[in-house]
Amino acid sequence: MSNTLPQDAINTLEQLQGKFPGNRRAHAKGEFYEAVFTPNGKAIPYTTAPHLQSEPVTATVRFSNSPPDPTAADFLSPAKGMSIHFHQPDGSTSHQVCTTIPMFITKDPKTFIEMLKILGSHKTGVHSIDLGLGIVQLLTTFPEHKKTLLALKEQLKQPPISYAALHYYPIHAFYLVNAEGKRQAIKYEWRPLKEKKSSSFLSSINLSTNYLSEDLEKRLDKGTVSFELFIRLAEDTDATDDPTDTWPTDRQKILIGQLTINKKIFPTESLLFDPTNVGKGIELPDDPILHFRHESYAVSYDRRNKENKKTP
Ligand code: HEM
Repeated sequence: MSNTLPQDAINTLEQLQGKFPGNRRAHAKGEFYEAVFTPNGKAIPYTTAPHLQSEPVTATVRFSNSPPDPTAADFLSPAKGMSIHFHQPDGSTSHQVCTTIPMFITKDPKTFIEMLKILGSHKTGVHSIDLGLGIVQLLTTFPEHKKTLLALKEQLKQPPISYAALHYYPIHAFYLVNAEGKRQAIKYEWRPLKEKKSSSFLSSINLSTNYLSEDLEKRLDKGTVSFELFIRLAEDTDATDDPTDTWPTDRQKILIGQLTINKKIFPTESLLFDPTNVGKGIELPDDPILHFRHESYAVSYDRRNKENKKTP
């Protein structure tokens, strides 16, 4: 029997907030930037991945809002995205697709679709969902996911000050594989280089619809925006197949490089950021959500490319 779950997920996303031809079925609103990733050599004992050695590589970065509506106001969406193509010397790319919430709401694709349907039943208008009420019902239906749902609710409270001030997480575990073939499970974390310890949130009053991209443009007019990349090393007891599990906070953390964003760009071809496209020196865990993302993103990519309006 063929697997229709990815189609089901995309149909549900389309029903949830309307269909926006030519756009991504999630994280539709976003802009692209040219960047350089400079590894510091600290990942070499763990991986042969070319972009994690000691030579800088160029990167294409996309910051995004999570809704499928490409016109949604920046201050309304709960999670922000940062997606990266690392350009390898051989012409291939290694991808990372991150959000600002460190864990996912379920480890099971079917449950994810059920959750989407519950959120969809709390529409307050054609293109607007009452996420607050939706989350209350999710908490009642899936009490085992309380921690993540409360983290999501927390993010809904106040809009962030800037894309440049947020932490980003690819969420899933990955295996780094070194020159001897030894595998080490890790999770990545991105941290803003110049992190302000003071309040990092704003009130939505007086914020423009596109204030996050406008803010980034202003910062890039004056200079660059940088993030540090860390890996956290798993211990034997840490699950590699469960994106709801963030692992204990005392895991060894290593700074492995820095991403510097230089300027906004306008790609002319349609780009796909696929979290399973990791390239040489990195392997995938047996994580059902991660593999389901690969299939679902392909369905979304196919649909948006077949539609009239093409977006990068
Ligand atoms: C069942 C799980 C998930 C489904 C079905 C799903 C679905 C989608 C879809 C359909 C897209 C648009 C793909 C395209 O047309 O290129 C997308 C994009 C995105 N998703 Fe997910 N997603 C899931 C989980 C996650 C998780 C766990 C994260 C957090 C790391 C995440 C972060 C993102 C980001 C950042 C984008 C924007 C990618 C870009 O910049 O092009 N998603 N998602």
